[in-house]
Amino acid sequence: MLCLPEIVASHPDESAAPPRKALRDRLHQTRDRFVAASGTEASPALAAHLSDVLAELMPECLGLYWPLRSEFNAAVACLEDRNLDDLALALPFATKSPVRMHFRAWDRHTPEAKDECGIPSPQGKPAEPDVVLVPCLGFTRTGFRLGYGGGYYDRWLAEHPHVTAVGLAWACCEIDEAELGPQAHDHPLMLVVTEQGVIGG
Ligand SMILES: Nc1nc2c(c(=O)[nH]1)N(C=O)[C@@H](CNc1ccc(C(=O)N[C@@H](CCC(=O)O)C(=O)O)cc1)CN2
Ligand SMILES: Nc1ncnc2c1ncn2[C@@H]1O[C@H](COP(=O)(O)OP(=O)(O)OP(=O)(O)O)[C@@H](O)[C@H]1O
Repeated sequence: MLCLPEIVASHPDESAAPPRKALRDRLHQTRDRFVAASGTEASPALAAHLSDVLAELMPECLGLYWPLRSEFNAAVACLEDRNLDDLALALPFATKSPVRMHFRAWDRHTPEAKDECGIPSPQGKPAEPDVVLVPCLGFTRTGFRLGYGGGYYDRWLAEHPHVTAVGLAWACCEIDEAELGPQAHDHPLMLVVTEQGVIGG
């Protein structure tokens, strides 16, 4: 597998950062507005950059996600990428108590079951992806991410340190490190792909 250069991230002082809830609320609004106005043009652009990244990374099993709200639809993008036709795909299954997530093999059909967060998830066997596409509500140029706030991906990535984590986000959701205030548990992404290109690659 060809490795792309990693984003080099450190954990600066987080004490000055504003509460994450306010940041999440703002980013949800930004993301919803962006997708309503520009999603039709931005989606194929992000999908094209993602195809390039995956052609370099050449995963053996790719973990993706079933989209929520105005997240980029990585499932559709991967199904439409003919280079991925023979690639094993997997989707997360999240539990609320305890807060955990694992990946399950995905047969490329719309899952009929849902996980404990209410997100469609397959009933396939547990899978161990070597590359994971991570949905970002917000991201920094240095590879830190803000998600829905459960800490699902941070926990999973902490337990799978050799997995290549590729963030997917709309460019308008970029934030400064000082605004995010990365915390010790925040697991940096190797790359972030947006409709404008690849950050860290
Ligand atoms: N597509 C996707 N799947 C994912 C995540 C994610 O961020 N995006 N997760 C990342 O951790 C995990 C699930 N975490 C979640 C944590 C909270 C909520 C949540 O608060 N849901 C709202 C409605 C969300 C919306 O429609 O915007 C709710 O239940 O009211 C959802 C998922 C695993 N799967
Ligand atoms: N490796 C870990 N072990 C234990 N707790 C963790 C770990 N990673 C994160 N957490 C907990 O999860 C909580 C939420 O983390 P954070 O605000 O970074 O969520 P998030 O990355 O936005 O969520 P998600 O990945 O679910 O989208 C934190 O308060 C933290 O205590």
